[in-house]
Amino acid sequence: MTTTPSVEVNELRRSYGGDGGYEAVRGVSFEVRRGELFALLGTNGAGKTSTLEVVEGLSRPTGGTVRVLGKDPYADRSAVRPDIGIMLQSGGLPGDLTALETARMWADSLVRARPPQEALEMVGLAHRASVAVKALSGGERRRLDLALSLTGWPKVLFLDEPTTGLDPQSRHATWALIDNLVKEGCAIVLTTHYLEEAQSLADHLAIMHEGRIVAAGTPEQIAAAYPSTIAFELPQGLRSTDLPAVNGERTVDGSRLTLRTGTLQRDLTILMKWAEERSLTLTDLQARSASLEEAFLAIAGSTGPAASQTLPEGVAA
Ligand SMILES: Nc1ncnc2c1ncn2[C@@H]1O[C@H](COP(=O)(O)OP(=O)(O)OP(=O)(O)O)[C@@H](O)[C@H]1O
Repeated sequence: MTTTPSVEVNELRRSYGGDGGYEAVRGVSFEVRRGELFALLGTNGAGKTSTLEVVEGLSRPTGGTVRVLGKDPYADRSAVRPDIGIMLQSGGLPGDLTALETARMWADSLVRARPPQEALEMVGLAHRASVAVKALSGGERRRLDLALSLTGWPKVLFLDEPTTGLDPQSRHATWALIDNLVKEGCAIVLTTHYLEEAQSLADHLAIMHEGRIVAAGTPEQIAAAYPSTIAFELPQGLRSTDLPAVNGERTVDGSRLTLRTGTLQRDLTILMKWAEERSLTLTDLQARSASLEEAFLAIAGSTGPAASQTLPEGVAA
């Protein structure tokens, strides 16, 4: 059974400065369903926050449509607001209240709320409940922002760089919490600069560059659009030109040969057969698909397939 997406964004545009102003979002489309996490990645200034603010209903789009739980989040804000949670990039909370007072004040403003103490426990801040917000560390304040975004039992949660400033242990704990929320059926839109975070949490993701989505799909689909790598030590007395005909582009650094290839299995098989027939040992042999990070770096430099629009089936550009 196909359900209506929790979030539907179609050809979204957003400009700053009115007519003739700067267009920060230039036709962005994506969908997020119940129990799914969608990650929006991109270079600094790519337009992630500008997109998110419109989807959250905080700003009006210049063009295109946005639906959250079937409604326009800007025009129907009062109807949508009780079902969504928002964690902005900077919380701007009053510094003199304690963490618990802040969580209580927030809970009191909601139609239905988790007990404030429980929200603090969920983000590992229960032991800091009586500390003033201004005395919390940057990472602790970030976790308080997250606790507040979870307080209203959101069906849709927007997380703008939720783990920035968190130490590795807190980051992993936050990932586990986010993963649980998704398993419970929450639809989550997350922006991040941590590719590892997107790779581990996202069901699907999009990479934005200069206001547009330039690659979209599962992390594996996006990485698969970029060349795989085969690397090994060249056996003594051999040069790279002695290798059999393989598709990849060859580079040599000292005695280490690296091949970048779009046909990993085929080229690896040819090489293995060639080495076997000559009783050669390919020392330190490594063969691996491209990582999401390599795909991202290629996009950021606009040198990868996203720039030339030659993505394989299943990867939208
Ligand atoms: N209020 C504003 N007025 C004018 N231009 C703005 C405004 N807010 C953002 N911009 C511009 O819009 C573009 C997109 O910014 P946005 O903050 O959406 O990017 P981002 O992908 O979230 O970046 P980052 O990863 O650095 O947070 C940038 O060029 C930015 O300078």
